[in-house]
Amino acid sequence: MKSHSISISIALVTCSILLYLYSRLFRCPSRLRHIPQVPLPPLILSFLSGESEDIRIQKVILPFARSCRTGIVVVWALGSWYVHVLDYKFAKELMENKSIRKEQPNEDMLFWRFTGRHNIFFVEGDEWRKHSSVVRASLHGNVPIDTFCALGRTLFSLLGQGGSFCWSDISHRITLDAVGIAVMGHNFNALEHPESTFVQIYRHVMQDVSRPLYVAFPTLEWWFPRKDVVQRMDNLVSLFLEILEEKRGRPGNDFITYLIQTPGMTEAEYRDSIVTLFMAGHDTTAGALSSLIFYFAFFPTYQARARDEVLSVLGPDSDPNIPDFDKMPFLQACIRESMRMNSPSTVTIPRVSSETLHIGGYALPAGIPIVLNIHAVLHNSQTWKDPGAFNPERFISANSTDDGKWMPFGAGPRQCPARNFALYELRTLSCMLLREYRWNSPQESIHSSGKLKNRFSAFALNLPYDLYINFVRITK
Ligand code: HEM
Repeated sequence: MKSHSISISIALVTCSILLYLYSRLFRCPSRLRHIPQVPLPPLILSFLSGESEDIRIQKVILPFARSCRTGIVVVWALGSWYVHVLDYKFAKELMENKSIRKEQPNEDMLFWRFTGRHNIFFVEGDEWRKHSSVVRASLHGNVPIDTFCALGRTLFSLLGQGGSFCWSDISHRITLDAVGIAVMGHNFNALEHPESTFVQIYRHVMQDVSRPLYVAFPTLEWWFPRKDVVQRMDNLVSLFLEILEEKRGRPGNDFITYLIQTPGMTEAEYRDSIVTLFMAGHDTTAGALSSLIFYFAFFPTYQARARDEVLSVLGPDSDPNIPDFDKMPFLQACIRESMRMNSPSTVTIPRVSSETLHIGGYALPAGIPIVLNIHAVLHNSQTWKDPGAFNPERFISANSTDDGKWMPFGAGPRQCPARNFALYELRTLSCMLLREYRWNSPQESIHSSGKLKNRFSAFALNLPYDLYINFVRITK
């Protein structure tokens, strides 16, 4: 009898603990229950199986939103509930609203501890203006086409007469060198030296901070701390700080020098700003460059048409220049379409509002994290005809890009300040490649279905992985 009542007590305590954990981890806050909630089981299953954000959006979030005919949903992620905006008109309303602020990152999470919060991404008001002027000054207004062309030529010497190359890896290295040389004032030399310590440690750290289980359940960092990962992150940060020291002794015309010369900047701001610009400046563009070259490989007729256009404007030898790109509308359309299909950023950093917002027919309470779901906006069938099909033609007609539906760089005053830099980098490298090489995707490629596979990313980026491409040099 006694053992029976002990068993009942244990069962009751276990149920209470489970209920407590359930309500702490998974229960949607009552003030959000009037907004359609994306069902939990498929979301959790998707996180646990390591699916990337784009798959979760296309498989779970968008079909649910379609079934409820809504452009705003509530989504569980990282142990919390977020409002997701999936429609471009609501997205613009949100991002232009003056009462919103970036939600401060939870530094218990390893990946936010890596970036820190003393940087342009997280600061507001006068602090933001200070950081923003440093970023804008280092982007120089002028697009560094010469740097992009020089990198294009280094790329040719790497690809030689052609062969099979891991393009996703090359994309990261070339975009790292572009932002290193043109913005940060430091040549990482990643294209020519893939084995460099910088490239290796960074790759390792990114994989560490993106372990799906730790991203889905950040409290695991408390229960099972990963000291080796923290150590690697610290090593990487000390490499950044070495560059900072170098710049103190030898100032240049670049981001790090401008940071040092800005009055009132703290050591924490130097550290966090260098880490974030390093990441923001190359990972996103690498994802975009990988996707673009893949779609050209998968659609040879589009590749041939873009090549004809490039040759008709540039001829066989001359380097591209800014005015040339206005005469390449098809190449431009292909870039836009590839960034729509596999948007480099899937969601923005969450915003919180100081007052209740009324968007899309819902009251969004103050203090609740809200994200612009960029990938969903770019795949919303209310906006795009046949959103799953790669069709650059949709961007050829005159007004198709100016109505604000295409927002891979975000929206409102905090959208990407380096849009031009990134787009000209993509245009320059792709037009140089088109003139020099033909390429295709190997039959055994993991991407051979035509749907790009992206690595799971803690920063919600679409980063194609193991993307091999066969290049063949064009004989002239
Ligand atoms: C294809 C390439 C790129 C894409 C798709 C992209 C996308 C974005 C997006 C969506 C945001 C807004 C984030 C938010 O609202 O939460 C953003 C912000 C930002 N991006 Fe980019 N980006 C790209 C390239 C770059 C490059 C090359 C740099 C630097 C050289 C850069 C620096 C920044 C900075 C500093 C911000 C923060 C702006 C602020 O908060 O005021 N990005 N980017």
